[in-house]
Amino acid sequence: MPRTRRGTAFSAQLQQQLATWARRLLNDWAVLTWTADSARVGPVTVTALNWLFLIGISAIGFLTNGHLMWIGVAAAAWLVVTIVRASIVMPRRRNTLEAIYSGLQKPAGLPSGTVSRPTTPSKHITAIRWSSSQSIRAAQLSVGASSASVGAPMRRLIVEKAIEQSVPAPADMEWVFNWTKSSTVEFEAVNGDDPRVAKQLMARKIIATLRSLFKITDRNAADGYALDIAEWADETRADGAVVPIPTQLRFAAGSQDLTDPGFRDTLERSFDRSVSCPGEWIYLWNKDEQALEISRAAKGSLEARRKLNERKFADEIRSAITKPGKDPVVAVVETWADDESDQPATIDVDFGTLPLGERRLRDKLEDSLDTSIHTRWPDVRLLFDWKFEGGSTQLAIMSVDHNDVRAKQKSVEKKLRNVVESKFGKASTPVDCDIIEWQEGLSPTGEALPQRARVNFGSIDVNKRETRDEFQDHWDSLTTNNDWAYSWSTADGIVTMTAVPRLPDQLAFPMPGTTAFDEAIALARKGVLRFGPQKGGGWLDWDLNETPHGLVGGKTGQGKSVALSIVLFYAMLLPDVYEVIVCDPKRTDFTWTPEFPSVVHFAATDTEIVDAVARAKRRMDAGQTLLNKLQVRKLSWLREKYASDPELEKAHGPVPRRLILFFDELADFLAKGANSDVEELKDEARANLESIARLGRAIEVNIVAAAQKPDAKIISTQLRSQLGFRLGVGPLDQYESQQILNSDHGTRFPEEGTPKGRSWAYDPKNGYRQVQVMFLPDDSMVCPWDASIMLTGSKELARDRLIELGFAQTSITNSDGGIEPRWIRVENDDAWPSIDVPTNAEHDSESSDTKPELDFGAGLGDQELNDSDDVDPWNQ
Ligand SMILES: Nc1ncnc2c1ncn2[C@@H]1O[C@H](COP(=O)(O)OP(=O)(O)OP(=O)(O)O)[C@@H](O)[C@H]1O
Repeated sequence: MPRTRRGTAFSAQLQQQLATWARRLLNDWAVLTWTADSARVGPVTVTALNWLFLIGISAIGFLTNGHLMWIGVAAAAWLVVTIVRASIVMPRRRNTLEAIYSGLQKPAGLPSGTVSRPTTPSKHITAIRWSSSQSIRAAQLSVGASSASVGAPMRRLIVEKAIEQSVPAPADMEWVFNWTKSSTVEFEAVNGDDPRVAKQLMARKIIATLRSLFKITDRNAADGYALDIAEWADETRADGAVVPIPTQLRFAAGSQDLTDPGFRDTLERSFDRSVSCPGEWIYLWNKDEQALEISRAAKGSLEARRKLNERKFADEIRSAITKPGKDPVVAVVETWADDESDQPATIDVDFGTLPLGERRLRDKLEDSLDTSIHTRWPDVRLLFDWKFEGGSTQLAIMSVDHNDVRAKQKSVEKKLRNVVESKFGKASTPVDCDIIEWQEGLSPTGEALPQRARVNFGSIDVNKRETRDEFQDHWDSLTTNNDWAYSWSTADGIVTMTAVPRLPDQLAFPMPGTTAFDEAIALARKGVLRFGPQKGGGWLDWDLNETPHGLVGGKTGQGKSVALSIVLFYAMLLPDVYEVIVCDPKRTDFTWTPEFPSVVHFAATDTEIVDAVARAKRRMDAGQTLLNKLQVRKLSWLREKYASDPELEKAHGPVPRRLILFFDELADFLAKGANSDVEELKDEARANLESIARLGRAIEVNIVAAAQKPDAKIISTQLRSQLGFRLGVGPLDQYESQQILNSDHGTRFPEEGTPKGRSWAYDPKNGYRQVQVMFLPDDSMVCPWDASIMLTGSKELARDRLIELGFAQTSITNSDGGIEPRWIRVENDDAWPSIDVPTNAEHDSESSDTKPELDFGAGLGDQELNDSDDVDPWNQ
């Protein structure tokens, strides 16, 4: 019967449902009553009370054994209460769980249920501790296994946030999470002041910071990133609260490139800003393990100070750059001064592609770093080593003590560079100054001494001699320990200076037997007069072949006579090469000269001098005639011609010797006097002098004039302009310097302290040069600056030489009745044409010491002298 069958089916279904309901109720009752009723009565949970009740009632039953009915009633009542309680609480809990599950399903990657396969939240949310009928105190969530990234350390925050939202924490409590495995998180509600809450907050901040700095997204969160905070320490905040702050943490950095210093620097700075802490974060980039290890150093600790100094240094470098480039500037302290120091010893700076080739930019940067290091460590200096390779700019900085020789070198280089730049550099054209090499040792004042330096003038034109001269003068004044030899490359605008020994304050003329002596005499034989060493190295030589006439001037007592004596000395020593006509209007310094055969004429009075000049002019004319006759332009060429054709010499006579018209106090003679007759004669002499000055070079007639003040009004322009060689002896005033040197060079010597014999020389070819004229006294004497040395006078040296040449000394009585020595040739050798030495009778009664004019045949040819001497070191 269908009705009955349907009824049966219904009742069967009902029974089944009832049975399920009863089972569930029983299960709920058992679970809640005996394990999970966390509601409290006073301090005790209901579950505990139930157990107590069970134990209590069993004990009473056992002990009383007679009140069974009362016990049964109490047990039944308790049973009813607990069953009712279970039937209310447990479904509520199930609902809560359902709600939580659906909230967590997505973020925690939990399976979503279907009608046929409903979800079982209790499988995923386990170990639940309920705080009341429907509020959870603690539980454990197993996240979905389907997606590995769900529980990835850098993504856990999402799950935690979802739990916080889906599972309301009991009032005034916070969730703390504990990931026991990457798929399981335990969460527990704790009071807000529980230290775990603060730790969790801190950890989340660090994670958030690292996520943003490493650009970690939910998508790549599982790519090997992980944070492990290994150690915490409690710190008291300014407001008195004690908070836990990590002291050690380790961050596994996935596949991030940890070698990029720019990235590291940016990260460190950002982390410092985002995650503040007492003390300093110290970063250790463990490239081998792809990890960033961060530890916390206490405020003021060595590590913290080092970090701050490094940072400060880097900041200073950055702020010193006017135009930053696209790459970050990274400064890393490679080493520290010592184990205990926070003073950087070596710092590597990477400017990336920032172009800092321009000296000024680098100087500015160096200066600002110097200043800042000096403020902090006054005794420390920085050395900079720039490298420009492959388009990138690197700088290695080293800090050294201010006494370190490199520090001293640097300060000298800087000083020189600044001085040169400020004097010669213009805004648009920087002048570069580099020290290429240093001398060993320091100056007496402890300064480093450059050996070689180079200045690049950039676009400044150094073709003008005055510009170069000005620079040299300036550079010379910057250093006192040595002098400088200048090598100019004017086309490139570069000068290289090499340190040379200082010009000595005095130097005796070398003695015979020395190479220096032989060299000087050999030069004199060629018409080159050596005065002494010149500043910057080498010798100051007056080449009469280049610059035939000259003027020597200077204040009295500074060494003018000594300089002139040197000229005379060469002539005395080489009677075969030189003839001298001496004009000495003052009759002071050169009255001794007629003794020597080279001096063919000595004149003192105006008329004598007029004659002497006329004689020189005649000599020149005769020479000119000879040249004309033989169709050559110079005596030197005539010598060559004779050498190739000796017959010519026999026909025309020997080549005349070089004639020096030696004129002391030229201005005194030329100055106009009152006697008109004499003035007429002097006019003739003036004309002759000008003529010799103009034409003397080819015929080797040279004027060597001296004057204290060669006034331009007295010495005619024609004559002056031909006196090409100038020697200004000693300090001069502006006027004297202009008259003697045509420049202010003479004024550059200080009035006090200039050594005797120190002079400026000028010739058109070499410009201005400073020289220390060698000291050669006329008579032998004790060396003025070294009493242990005896200096042989020029007269004695010349006499010895004459004896060697076969001359003998005799004497004459001069016009004043005095006895004067003279020299005559004693040998009567054909190879030595006779030299007529004037006898007393021949001597001009007026006083002029004129020796008869000799035709050229009377001269001593080079050849003859060579033949006569066995060994003659001067014949070269
Ligand atoms: N080249 C020199 N080196 C060292 N000392 C020198 C030199 N020249 C001169 N003296 C010293 O200076 C003194 C004066 O020198 P000198 O007689 O040459 O000067 P002067 O300028 O010619 O003076 P005056 O015009 O009065 O003759 C010399 O006696 C000597 O002691």
